[in-house]
Amino acid sequence: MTASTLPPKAVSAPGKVLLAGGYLVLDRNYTGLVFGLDARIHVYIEPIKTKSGVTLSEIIVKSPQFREATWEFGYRLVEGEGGIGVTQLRANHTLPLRKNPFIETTLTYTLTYITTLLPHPHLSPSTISILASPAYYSNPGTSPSSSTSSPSPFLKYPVSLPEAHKTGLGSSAALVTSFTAALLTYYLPTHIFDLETDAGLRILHNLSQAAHCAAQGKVGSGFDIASAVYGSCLYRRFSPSLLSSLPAPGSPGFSSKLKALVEGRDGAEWDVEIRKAAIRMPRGLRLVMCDVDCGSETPGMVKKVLGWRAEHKDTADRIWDALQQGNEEFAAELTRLAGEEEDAGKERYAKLRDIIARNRALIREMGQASGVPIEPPQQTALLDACSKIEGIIGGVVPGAGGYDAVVLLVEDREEVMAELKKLLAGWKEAADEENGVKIGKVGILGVREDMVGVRLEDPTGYTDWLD
Ligand SMILES: Nc1ncnc2c1ncn2[C@@H]1O[C@H](COP(=O)(O)OP(=O)(O)O)[C@@H](O)[C@H]1O
Ligand SMILES: C[C@@](O)(CCOP(=O)(O)OP(=O)(O)O)CC(=O)O
Repeated sequence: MTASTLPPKAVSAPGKVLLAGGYLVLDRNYTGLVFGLDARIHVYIEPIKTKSGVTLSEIIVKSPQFREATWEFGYRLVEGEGGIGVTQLRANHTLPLRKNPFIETTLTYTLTYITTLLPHPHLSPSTISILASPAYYSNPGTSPSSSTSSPSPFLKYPVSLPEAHKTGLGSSAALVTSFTAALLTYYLPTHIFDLETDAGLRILHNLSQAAHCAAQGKVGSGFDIASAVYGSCLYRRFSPSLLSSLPAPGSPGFSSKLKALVEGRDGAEWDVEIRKAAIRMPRGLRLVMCDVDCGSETPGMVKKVLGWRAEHKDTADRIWDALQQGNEEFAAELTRLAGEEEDAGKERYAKLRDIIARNRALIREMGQASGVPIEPPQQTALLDACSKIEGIIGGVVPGAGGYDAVVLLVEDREEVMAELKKLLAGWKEAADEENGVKIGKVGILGVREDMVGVRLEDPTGYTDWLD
Protein backbone atom coordinates (compact mmCIF):
# COMPACT_ATOMS: atom_id res chain seq x y z
CA MET A 1 0.00 0.00 0.00
CA THR A 2 1.36 3.42 -0.84
CA ALA A 3 1.41 6.05 1.87
CA SER A 4 -1.17 8.24 0.13
CA THR A 5 -3.84 5.56 0.22
CA LEU A 6 -3.79 4.93 3.94
CA PRO A 7 -7.34 4.10 5.08
CA PRO A 8 -9.14 6.45 7.54
CA LYS A 9 -8.97 5.48 11.22
CA ALA A 10 -10.83 6.62 14.34
CA VAL A 11 -10.11 6.23 18.04
CA SER A 12 -11.77 7.45 21.24
CA ALA A 13 -10.62 7.82 24.86
CA PRO A 14 -12.61 8.49 28.05
CA GLY A 15 -12.69 11.35 30.54
CA LYS A 16 -12.01 10.73 34.23
CA VAL A 17 -12.98 11.35 37.80
CA LEU A 18 -10.52 10.84 40.65
CA LEU A 19 -12.83 9.40 43.28
CA ALA A 20 -10.16 9.02 45.95
CA GLY A 21 -6.50 9.85 46.35
CA GLY A 22 -6.35 13.54 45.38
CA TYR A 23 -2.91 14.97 46.40
CA LEU A 24 -1.83 11.53 47.71
CA VAL A 25 -1.49 10.18 44.17
CA LEU A 26 1.21 12.76 43.41
CA ASP A 27 3.50 10.69 45.65
CA ARG A 28 4.47 7.15 44.51
CA ASN A 29 3.97 5.86 48.05
CA TYR A 30 0.22 6.32 47.65
CA THR A 31 -2.42 5.45 45.07
CA GLY A 32 -5.45 7.02 43.40
CA LEU A 33 -8.82 5.48 42.63
CA VAL A 34 -9.80 6.75 39.19
CA PHE A 35 -12.94 6.01 37.21
CA GLY A 36 -13.10 6.49 33.46
CA LEU A 37 -16.34 8.10 32.22
CA ASP A 38 -18.61 7.48 29.27
CA ALA A 39 -17.81 10.98 27.98
CA ARG A 40 -15.20 10.38 25.28
CA ILE A 41 -13.04 12.38 22.90
CA HIS A 42 -12.90 10.95 19.39
CA VAL A 43 -10.17 11.57 16.84
CA TYR A 44 -10.73 10.76 13.17
CA ILE A 45 -7.82 10.78 10.70
CA GLU A 46 -7.85 10.49 6.90
CA PRO A 47 -5.65 11.42 3.94
CA ILE A 48 -5.65 15.15 3.17
CA LYS A 49 -7.86 16.17 0.26
CA THR A 50 -5.72 18.15 -2.18
CA LYS A 51 -7.21 19.60 -5.32
CA SER A 52 -4.05 19.73 -7.39
CA GLY A 53 -2.54 16.39 -6.48
CA VAL A 54 0.55 18.16 -5.12
CA THR A 55 1.46 16.62 -1.78
CA LEU A 56 2.86 19.06 0.71
CA SER A 57 4.04 17.97 4.14
CA GLU A 58 0.98 19.31 5.86
CA ILE A 59 -1.40 18.13 8.56
CA ILE A 60 -4.69 19.93 9.14
CA VAL A 61 -6.36 19.54 12.54
CA LYS A 62 -9.95 20.64 13.15
CA SER A 63 -12.41 20.76 16.02
CA PRO A 64 -15.54 21.17 13.90
CA GLN A 65 -17.76 21.62 16.97
CA PHE A 66 -16.17 24.99 17.72
CA ARG A 67 -15.65 28.30 15.94
CA GLU A 68 -12.16 29.27 14.77
CA ALA A 69 -10.82 25.81 15.55
CA THR A 70 -8.58 24.81 12.65
CA TRP A 71 -4.84 24.44 13.01
CA GLU A 72 -2.52 23.78 10.07
CA PHE A 73 0.97 22.39 10.50
CA GLY A 74 3.99 21.81 8.30
CA TYR A 75 6.43 19.09 9.35
CA ARG A 76 9.99 18.05 8.48
CA LEU A 77 12.70 15.75 9.72
CA VAL A 78 15.27 17.63 11.84
CA GLU A 79 18.88 16.50 11.42
CA GLY A 80 20.95 15.09 14.27
CA GLU A 81 18.09 12.92 15.54
CA GLY A 82 16.16 16.06 16.40
CA GLY A 83 12.91 14.31 15.50
CA ILE A 84 10.06 15.82 13.53
CA GLY A 85 9.86 19.60 13.66
CA VAL A 86 6.27 20.84 13.51
CA THR A 87 5.49 24.42 12.52
CA GLN A 88 2.08 25.97 12.70
CA LEU A 89 1.12 27.55 9.39
CA ARG A 90 -0.89 30.72 9.06
CA ALA A 91 -3.99 30.02 6.98
CA ASN A 92 -4.90 33.70 6.79
CA HIS A 93 -2.32 36.45 7.28
CA THR A 94 -4.83 38.90 8.67
CA LEU A 95 -5.75 36.65 11.60
CA PRO A 96 -3.66 36.06 14.72
CA LEU A 97 -2.10 32.60 15.06
CA ARG A 98 -4.25 30.59 17.47
CA LYS A 99 -2.08 28.10 19.31
CA ASN A 100 -3.16 24.76 20.73
CA PRO A 101 -0.14 23.41 22.64
CA PHE A 102 -1.80 20.04 23.31
CA ILE A 103 -2.21 19.40 19.58
CA GLU A 104 1.16 20.82 18.52
CA THR A 105 3.14 18.93 21.18
CA THR A 106 1.30 15.66 20.60
CA LEU A 107 1.99 15.92 16.87
CA THR A 108 5.67 16.62 17.49
CA TYR A 109 6.14 13.74 19.93
CA THR A 110 4.06 11.15 18.08
CA LEU A 111 5.34 11.87 14.56
CA THR A 112 8.89 11.77 15.95
CA TYR A 113 8.26 8.37 17.53
CA ILE A 114 6.64 7.05 14.34
CA THR A 115 9.64 8.00 12.20
CA THR A 116 11.94 5.97 14.46
CA LEU A 117 9.94 2.87 13.47
CA LEU A 118 9.67 3.31 9.73
CA PRO A 119 12.58 2.42 7.43
CA HIS A 120 11.89 5.37 5.07
CA PRO A 121 10.14 7.91 7.17
CA HIS A 122 7.77 9.46 4.69
CA LEU A 123 4.64 10.65 6.44
CA SER A 124 1.78 11.35 4.08
CA PRO A 125 -0.28 14.52 4.67
CA SER A 126 -3.47 14.01 6.65
CA THR A 127 -6.54 15.74 8.03
CA ILE A 128 -7.54 15.11 11.64
CA SER A 129 -10.92 15.90 13.23
CA ILE A 130 -11.60 16.05 16.98
CA LEU A 131 -15.07 15.42 18.43
CA ALA A 132 -15.90 15.57 22.13
CA SER A 133 -18.98 14.31 24.01
CA PRO A 134 -21.38 17.04 25.27
CA ALA A 135 -20.51 16.52 28.96
CA TYR A 136 -17.03 18.08 28.54
CA TYR A 137 -18.45 21.60 28.13
CA SER A 138 -21.37 23.29 29.83
CA ASN A 139 -22.04 25.74 26.98
CA PRO A 140 -25.40 25.25 25.26
CA GLY A 141 -24.96 23.43 21.96
CA THR A 142 -27.12 22.34 19.05
CA SER A 143 -27.35 19.10 17.08
CA PRO A 144 -26.15 19.40 13.48
CA SER A 145 -28.56 18.34 10.79
CA SER A 146 -27.85 14.69 10.25
CA SER A 147 -27.19 13.09 6.88
CA THR A 148 -27.87 9.65 8.37
CA SER A 149 -30.88 8.19 10.18
CA SER A 150 -29.27 8.37 13.64
CA PRO A 151 -28.59 11.84 15.12
CA SER A 152 -24.97 12.73 15.89
CA PRO A 153 -23.92 12.23 19.52
CA PHE A 154 -21.87 15.46 19.34
CA LEU A 155 -23.04 19.08 19.59
CA LYS A 156 -22.08 22.24 17.79
CA TYR A 157 -21.16 25.23 19.96
CA PRO A 158 -21.46 28.88 18.93
CA VAL A 159 -18.13 29.74 20.61
CA SER A 160 -14.38 29.28 20.14
CA LEU A 161 -12.45 26.80 22.32
CA PRO A 162 -11.05 29.40 24.74
CA GLU A 163 -14.67 30.49 25.37
CA ALA A 164 -15.82 26.91 26.05
CA HIS A 165 -16.67 26.29 29.70
CA LYS A 166 -14.92 23.08 30.74
CA THR A 167 -16.64 20.78 33.22
CA GLY A 168 -13.35 19.31 34.44
CA LEU A 169 -13.59 15.80 33.00
CA GLY A 170 -10.00 15.83 31.72
CA SER A 171 -10.46 17.01 28.14
CA SER A 172 -6.75 17.54 27.49
CA ALA A 173 -5.77 14.04 28.68
CA ALA A 174 -8.54 12.34 26.67
CA LEU A 175 -7.58 14.46 23.66
CA VAL A 176 -3.84 13.76 23.88
CA THR A 177 -4.47 10.03 24.34
CA SER A 178 -6.91 9.60 21.46
CA PHE A 179 -4.86 11.92 19.20
CA THR A 180 -1.70 9.91 19.89
CA ALA A 181 -3.52 6.61 19.38
CA ALA A 182 -5.07 7.81 16.11
CA LEU A 183 -1.69 8.88 14.67
CA LEU A 184 0.01 5.62 15.71
CA THR A 185 -2.84 3.52 14.31
CA TYR A 186 -2.99 5.45 11.04
CA TYR A 187 0.71 5.67 10.17
CA LEU A 188 1.98 2.33 11.52
CA PRO A 189 1.11 -1.16 10.28
CA THR A 190 -0.49 -3.36 12.96
CA HIS A 191 2.56 -5.60 13.24
CA ILE A 192 4.45 -2.54 14.55
CA PHE A 193 1.68 -0.91 16.57
CA ASP A 194 -1.58 -2.55 17.61
CA LEU A 195 -3.88 -0.67 19.97
CA GLU A 196 -5.59 -3.91 20.87
CA THR A 197 -2.54 -5.46 22.56
CA ASP A 198 -0.95 -4.89 25.98
CA ALA A 199 2.29 -3.82 24.28
CA GLY A 200 0.40 -1.26 22.18
CA LEU A 201 -1.35 0.19 25.24
CA ARG A 202 1.96 0.47 27.08
CA ILE A 203 3.55 2.41 24.20
CA LEU A 204 0.48 4.64 23.96
CA HIS A 205 0.50 5.28 27.72
CA ASN A 206 4.17 6.22 27.90
CA LEU A 207 4.08 8.45 24.81
CA SER A 208 0.86 10.20 25.90
CA GLN A 209 2.22 10.86 29.41
CA ALA A 210 5.39 12.40 27.92
CA ALA A 211 3.45 14.57 25.44
CA HIS A 212 0.82 15.67 28.00
CA CYS A 213 3.44 16.68 30.57
CA ALA A 214 5.37 18.63 27.93
CA ALA A 215 2.23 20.41 26.70
CA GLN A 216 1.09 21.25 30.24
CA GLY A 217 4.54 22.44 31.22
CA LYS A 218 4.30 20.45 34.45
CA VAL A 219 4.49 16.86 35.62
CA GLY A 220 1.27 15.93 37.45
CA SER A 221 0.54 12.44 38.72
CA GLY A 222 -0.68 11.34 35.27
CA PHE A 223 -3.80 9.59 36.59
CA ASP A 224 -5.86 11.27 33.84
CA ILE A 225 -3.75 9.84 31.00
CA ALA A 226 -3.67 6.43 32.71
CA SER A 227 -7.47 6.28 32.83
CA ALA A 228 -7.79 7.61 29.27
CA VAL A 229 -5.64 4.65 28.16
CA TYR A 230 -6.70 1.88 30.54
CA GLY A 231 -10.09 3.04 31.85
CA SER A 232 -11.02 2.77 35.53
CA CYS A 233 -8.12 1.58 37.69
CA LEU A 234 -6.18 1.88 40.92
CA TYR A 235 -3.21 4.01 39.88
CA ARG A 236 0.31 4.38 41.23
CA ARG A 237 2.23 7.06 39.42
CA PHE A 238 5.55 6.81 37.54
CA SER A 239 8.67 8.42 39.00
CA PRO A 240 8.72 11.98 37.66
CA SER A 241 12.51 11.72 37.11
CA LEU A 242 11.77 9.40 34.14
CA LEU A 243 10.89 12.41 32.02
CA SER A 244 13.72 14.68 33.11
CA SER A 245 16.42 13.36 30.77
CA LEU A 246 14.42 13.95 27.58
CA PRO A 247 16.02 16.70 25.45
CA ALA A 248 13.82 19.43 23.99
CA PRO A 249 12.14 18.56 20.67
CA GLY A 250 14.42 19.45 17.76
CA SER A 251 17.60 19.21 19.82
CA PRO A 252 20.21 16.50 19.07
CA GLY A 253 19.23 13.04 20.23
CA PHE A 254 15.55 13.88 20.85
CA SER A 255 14.21 11.07 18.67
CA SER A 256 16.44 8.28 20.05
CA LYS A 257 15.89 9.39 23.67
CA LEU A 258 12.12 9.60 23.08
CA LYS A 259 12.14 6.11 21.55
CA ALA A 260 13.99 4.66 24.55
CA LEU A 261 11.63 6.46 26.95
CA VAL A 262 8.48 5.31 25.17
CA GLU A 263 9.71 1.73 24.94
CA GLY A 264 10.94 1.76 28.53
CA ARG A 265 14.58 0.95 27.75
CA ASP A 266 18.08 2.19 28.67
CA GLY A 267 17.35 3.38 32.19
CA ALA A 268 13.82 4.54 31.32
CA GLU A 269 11.94 1.59 32.85
CA TRP A 270 8.47 2.78 33.82
CA ASP A 271 7.46 2.05 37.40
CA VAL A 272 3.81 3.02 36.92
CA GLU A 273 1.23 0.55 38.32
CA ILE A 274 -2.23 0.13 36.82
CA ARG A 275 -4.50 -2.26 38.70
CA LYS A 276 -7.73 -2.68 36.80
CA ALA A 277 -8.99 -5.65 38.77
CA ALA A 278 -8.72 -3.64 42.01
CA ILE A 279 -11.71 -1.46 41.22
CA ARG A 280 -15.17 -2.35 40.04
CA MET A 281 -18.60 -0.79 40.26
CA PRO A 282 -21.16 -2.98 42.06
CA ARG A 283 -24.20 -3.92 39.97
CA GLY A 284 -27.04 -1.56 40.81
CA LEU A 285 -24.76 1.39 41.69
CA ARG A 286 -23.42 4.23 39.55
CA LEU A 287 -21.54 7.50 39.79
CA VAL A 288 -23.26 10.84 39.26
CA MET A 289 -21.18 13.93 38.55
CA CYS A 290 -22.45 17.34 39.59
CA ASP A 291 -21.06 20.53 38.18
CA VAL A 292 -21.17 23.43 40.62
CA ASP A 293 -21.42 26.87 39.11
CA CYS A 294 -19.02 28.83 41.28
CA GLY A 295 -17.83 32.39 41.42
CA SER A 296 -14.12 31.79 41.85
CA GLU A 297 -11.37 29.26 41.49
CA THR A 298 -8.59 28.70 43.92
CA PRO A 299 -5.33 28.71 42.02
CA GLY A 300 -2.28 26.94 43.35
CA MET A 301 -4.16 24.45 45.57
CA VAL A 302 -1.65 21.70 44.86
CA LYS A 303 1.32 23.94 45.58
CA LYS A 304 -0.18 25.07 48.87
CA VAL A 305 -1.09 21.58 50.09
CA LEU A 306 2.32 20.19 49.18
CA GLY A 307 4.05 23.21 50.77
CA TRP A 308 2.13 22.62 54.00
CA ARG A 309 2.95 18.89 53.88
CA ALA A 310 6.67 19.60 53.54
CA GLU A 311 6.57 21.78 56.66
CA HIS A 312 4.35 19.56 58.81
CA LYS A 313 5.66 16.15 57.97
CA ASP A 314 4.39 14.25 61.02
CA THR A 315 0.82 15.52 60.90
CA ALA A 316 0.74 15.19 57.12
CA ASP A 317 2.06 11.62 57.19
CA ARG A 318 -0.63 10.67 59.70
CA ILE A 319 -3.42 12.12 57.50
CA TRP A 320 -1.92 10.75 54.24
CA ASP A 321 -1.52 7.24 55.72
CA ALA A 322 -5.02 7.20 57.20
CA LEU A 323 -6.49 8.41 53.90
CA GLN A 324 -4.54 5.81 51.94
CA GLN A 325 -5.93 3.11 54.18
CA GLY A 326 -9.44 4.50 53.78
CA ASN A 327 -9.05 4.71 50.00
CA GLU A 328 -7.87 1.11 49.81
CA GLU A 329 -10.87 0.05 51.92
CA PHE A 330 -13.11 2.03 49.57
CA ALA A 331 -11.75 0.19 46.51
CA ALA A 332 -11.88 -3.18 48.28
CA GLU A 333 -15.47 -2.71 49.41
CA LEU A 334 -16.64 -1.64 45.94
CA THR A 335 -14.92 -4.68 44.46
CA ARG A 336 -16.32 -7.01 47.14
CA LEU A 337 -19.85 -5.75 46.49
CA ALA A 338 -19.32 -6.13 42.74
CA GLY A 339 -18.70 -9.83 43.27
CA GLU A 340 -21.90 -10.27 45.30
CA GLU A 341 -25.40 -10.89 44.09
CA GLU A 342 -27.37 -7.65 44.10
CA ASP A 343 -30.10 -7.59 46.75
CA ALA A 344 -32.26 -4.88 48.21
CA GLY A 345 -30.98 -5.34 51.80
CA LYS A 346 -30.83 -1.93 53.48
CA GLU A 347 -27.58 -2.68 55.25
CA ARG A 348 -25.77 -3.68 52.09
CA TYR A 349 -24.04 -0.32 51.76
CA ALA A 350 -23.51 0.47 55.44
CA LYS A 351 -19.78 -0.19 55.27
CA LEU A 352 -19.38 1.98 52.16
CA ARG A 353 -21.22 4.84 53.86
CA ASP A 354 -18.96 4.55 56.84
CA ILE A 355 -15.76 4.49 54.74
CA ILE A 356 -16.87 7.55 52.74
CA ALA A 357 -17.73 9.47 55.93
CA ARG A 358 -14.33 8.72 57.50
CA ASN A 359 -12.46 9.66 54.32
CA ARG A 360 -14.36 12.94 54.05
CA ALA A 361 -13.47 13.82 57.63
CA LEU A 362 -9.78 13.25 56.80
CA ILE A 363 -10.06 15.34 53.62
CA ARG A 364 -11.57 18.20 55.64
CA GLU A 365 -8.75 17.86 58.15
CA MET A 366 -6.21 18.02 55.30
CA GLY A 367 -7.93 21.14 53.98
CA GLN A 368 -8.22 22.90 57.32
CA ALA A 369 -4.61 22.16 58.29
CA SER A 370 -3.20 23.36 54.95
CA GLY A 371 -5.59 26.32 54.61
CA VAL A 372 -6.89 25.02 51.27
CA PRO A 373 -10.67 24.71 50.67
CA ILE A 374 -10.57 21.07 49.51
CA GLU A 375 -14.02 20.25 50.91
CA PRO A 376 -15.19 23.77 51.82
CA PRO A 377 -18.32 24.23 54.01
CA GLN A 378 -20.63 24.78 51.01
CA GLN A 379 -19.57 21.46 49.54
CA THR A 380 -19.97 19.77 52.92
CA ALA A 381 -23.55 21.07 53.09
CA LEU A 382 -24.26 19.92 49.53
CA LEU A 383 -22.73 16.45 50.03
CA ASP A 384 -24.53 15.98 53.35
CA ALA A 385 -27.88 16.96 51.85
CA CYS A 386 -27.40 14.61 48.87
CA SER A 387 -26.29 11.75 51.14
CA LYS A 388 -29.60 11.98 53.06
CA ILE A 389 -31.58 11.04 49.96
CA GLU A 390 -32.76 7.44 50.06
CA GLY A 391 -30.62 5.48 47.59
CA ILE A 392 -27.60 7.82 47.68
CA ILE A 393 -24.69 6.08 49.35
CA GLY A 394 -22.52 9.18 49.66
CA GLY A 395 -20.32 11.57 47.75
CA VAL A 396 -16.98 13.35 47.72
CA VAL A 397 -15.24 16.32 46.13
CA PRO A 398 -13.31 14.70 43.25
CA GLY A 399 -9.66 15.27 42.33
CA ALA A 400 -8.15 18.34 43.91
CA GLY A 401 -11.53 19.30 45.40
CA GLY A 402 -12.60 22.92 45.69
CA TYR A 403 -15.86 24.55 44.78
CA ASP A 404 -16.55 23.31 41.28
CA ALA A 405 -17.76 19.70 41.44
CA VAL A 406 -19.02 16.83 43.56
CA VAL A 407 -19.32 13.15 42.65
CA LEU A 408 -21.99 10.90 44.14
CA LEU A 409 -22.25 7.15 44.47
CA VAL A 410 -25.92 6.29 44.02
CA GLU A 411 -28.30 3.41 43.47
CA ASP A 412 -29.01 3.27 39.76
CA ARG A 413 -32.79 3.83 39.97
CA GLU A 414 -34.94 6.51 38.36
CA GLU A 415 -36.58 7.50 41.69
CA VAL A 416 -33.16 8.30 43.15
CA MET A 417 -32.22 10.54 40.22
CA ALA A 418 -35.63 12.24 40.44
CA GLU A 419 -35.13 13.02 44.15
CA LEU A 420 -31.62 14.28 43.48
CA LYS A 421 -32.84 16.56 40.68
CA LYS A 422 -35.51 17.94 43.02
CA LEU A 423 -32.95 18.71 45.71
CA LEU A 424 -30.51 20.35 43.30
CA ALA A 425 -33.20 22.42 41.57
CA GLY A 426 -33.96 24.09 44.86
CA TRP A 427 -30.38 24.28 46.10
CA LYS A 428 -29.82 27.72 47.60
CA GLU A 429 -26.92 29.83 46.53
CA ALA A 430 -24.61 30.01 49.50
CA ALA A 431 -21.85 32.54 50.00
CA ASP A 432 -18.62 31.80 51.80
CA GLU A 433 -18.04 35.13 53.55
CA GLU A 434 -14.48 34.30 54.49
CA ASN A 435 -13.24 33.43 51.00
CA GLY A 436 -15.76 35.56 49.11
CA VAL A 437 -16.80 32.52 47.07
CA LYS A 438 -20.38 31.97 46.00
CA ILE A 439 -21.64 28.67 44.78
CA GLY A 440 -24.61 28.95 42.49
CA LYS A 441 -26.57 26.44 40.47
CA VAL A 442 -25.68 22.77 40.73
CA GLY A 443 -26.20 20.74 37.56
CA ILE A 444 -26.06 17.02 36.86
CA LEU A 445 -23.66 16.08 34.05
CA GLY A 446 -24.88 13.46 31.59
CA VAL A 447 -22.11 10.99 32.40
CA ARG A 448 -21.48 7.87 34.41
CA GLU A 449 -18.53 5.58 35.04
CA ASP A 450 -17.23 3.38 32.28
CA MET A 451 -14.57 0.73 32.71
CA VAL A 452 -13.30 0.85 29.10
CA GLY A 453 -10.25 2.87 28.16
CA VAL A 454 -9.08 3.86 24.69
CA ARG A 455 -10.69 2.00 21.80
CA LEU A 456 -10.84 1.84 18.02
CA GLU A 457 -14.02 3.29 16.53
CA ASP A 458 -15.78 2.74 13.23
CA PRO A 459 -14.33 5.47 10.96
CA THR A 460 -17.54 5.66 8.90
CA GLY A 461 -19.52 7.11 11.82
CA TYR A 462 -18.45 10.78 11.53
CA THR A 463 -19.87 11.88 8.17
CA ASP A 464 -22.02 14.67 9.68
CA TRP A 465 -18.84 16.43 10.82
CA LEU A 466 -16.53 16.08 7.82
CA ASP A 467 -16.30 18.52 4.89
N1 LIG B 1 -12.45 19.61 21.55
C1 LIG B 1 -11.19 20.05 21.63
N2 LIG B 1 -10.47 20.32 20.52
C2 LIG B 1 -9.21 20.77 20.58
N3 LIG B 1 -8.56 21.00 21.74
C3 LIG B 1 -9.22 20.77 22.87
C4 LIG B 1 -10.56 20.28 22.89
N4 LIG B 1 -10.96 20.16 24.18
C5 LIG B 1 -9.90 20.53 24.94
N5 LIG B 1 -8.85 20.90 24.17
C6 LIG B 1 -7.52 21.37 24.59
O1 LIG B 1 -7.37 21.06 25.97
C7 LIG B 1 -7.23 22.27 26.72
C8 LIG B 1 -7.93 22.13 28.06
O2 LIG B 1 -7.10 21.40 28.90
P1 LIG B 1 -7.04 21.60 30.47
O3 LIG B 1 -6.99 23.07 30.77
O4 LIG B 1 -5.97 20.71 30.98
O5 LIG B 1 -8.48 21.11 30.90
P2 LIG B 1 -9.01 19.72 31.33
O6 LIG B 1 -9.12 19.78 32.83
O7 LIG B 1 -10.36 19.56 30.67
O8 LIG B 1 -8.02 18.72 30.84
C9 LIG B 1 -7.83 23.35 25.85
O9 LIG B 1 -7.26 24.60 26.12
C10 LIG B 1 -7.47 22.87 24.45
O10 LIG B 1 -6.14 23.21 24.13
C1 LIG C 1 -4.42 17.14 43.09
C2 LIG C 1 -4.22 16.00 42.10
O1 LIG C 1 -3.81 14.85 42.83
C3 LIG C 1 -5.55 15.61 41.43
C4 LIG C 1 -6.18 16.68 40.57
O2 LIG C 1 -7.34 16.13 40.01
P1 LIG C 1 -8.40 17.00 39.20
O3 LIG C 1 -9.37 16.03 38.61
O4 LIG C 1 -8.96 18.06 40.10
O5 LIG C 1 -7.44 17.59 38.09
P2 LIG C 1 -7.56 18.55 36.84
O6 LIG C 1 -8.36 17.83 35.81
O7 LIG C 1 -6.12 18.70 36.42
O8 LIG C 1 -8.19 19.81 37.32
C5 LIG C 1 -3.16 16.39 41.07
C6 LIG C 1 -2.64 15.24 40.22
O9 LIG C 1 -2.84 14.07 40.60
O10 LIG C 1 -1.98 15.51 39.19
